[in-house]
Amino acid sequence: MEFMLDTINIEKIRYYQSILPLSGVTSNPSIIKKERKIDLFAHFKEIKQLIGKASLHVQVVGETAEEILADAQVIMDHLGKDIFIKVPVNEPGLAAIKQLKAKGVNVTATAIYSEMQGYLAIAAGADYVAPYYNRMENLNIDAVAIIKALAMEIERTQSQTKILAASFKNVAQVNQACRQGAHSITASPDIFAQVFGMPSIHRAVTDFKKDWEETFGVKDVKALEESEQ
Ligand SMILES: O=C(CO)[C@@H](O)[C@H](O)[C@H](O)[C@H](O)COP(=O)(O)O
Repeated sequence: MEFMLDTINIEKIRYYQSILPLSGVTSNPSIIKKERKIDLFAHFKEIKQLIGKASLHVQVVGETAEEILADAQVIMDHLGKDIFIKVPVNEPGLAAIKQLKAKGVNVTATAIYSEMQGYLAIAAGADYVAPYYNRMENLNIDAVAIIKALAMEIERTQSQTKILAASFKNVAQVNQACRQGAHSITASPDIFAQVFGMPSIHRAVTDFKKDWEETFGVKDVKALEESEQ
């Protein structure tokens, strides 16, 4: 399972990079807007440095296939050829994905709300397909069924495409996406905070610590070793 962070906040990335088995960082124009006006390419270069070999996904905004290809070229000129170009799966987007893949560019096909969009992006050779879990649920679209169907299609065609499930508002949605066969998920730092924020986890850790200290009278294993020397 690959875990990615759906943020470009440097502090959050630095923090979670040291904790998570992090496979990548994803972004889109709305995520960029949250950081206010940044020096775009300098900011992404800093993220690249922070995350090392993990992948960085940057979205195009062009509306025609030509504009999308031009956006992709500028992004790669600044950030390198190992970047993943995020392209929404609409008509010009799919046309651009075919051309980008013909040139060997890394592509994340995004804004997927339907099975058919996913099948087309897989057939066009996208490296990742990103179904929008919570947004689908809000539209009464069965996100579970769509992820399952895409996973079956990838298996059936022995495709190299991976499902990068996105748009999560809680941990239960992430769990469902994983169960249905998503290869990767991208989630905001809030979701990872929810995972570790369970009061029961905190309680278990403090109870264990208390019992240890009551048994040995020192704070940890290192202190015990030192006390015995
Ligand atoms: O598509 C990817 C990754 O490929 C994500 O960055 C994706 O754009 C975001 O998860 C969604 O747009 C966020 O959705 P939401 O939180 O606005 O519902």
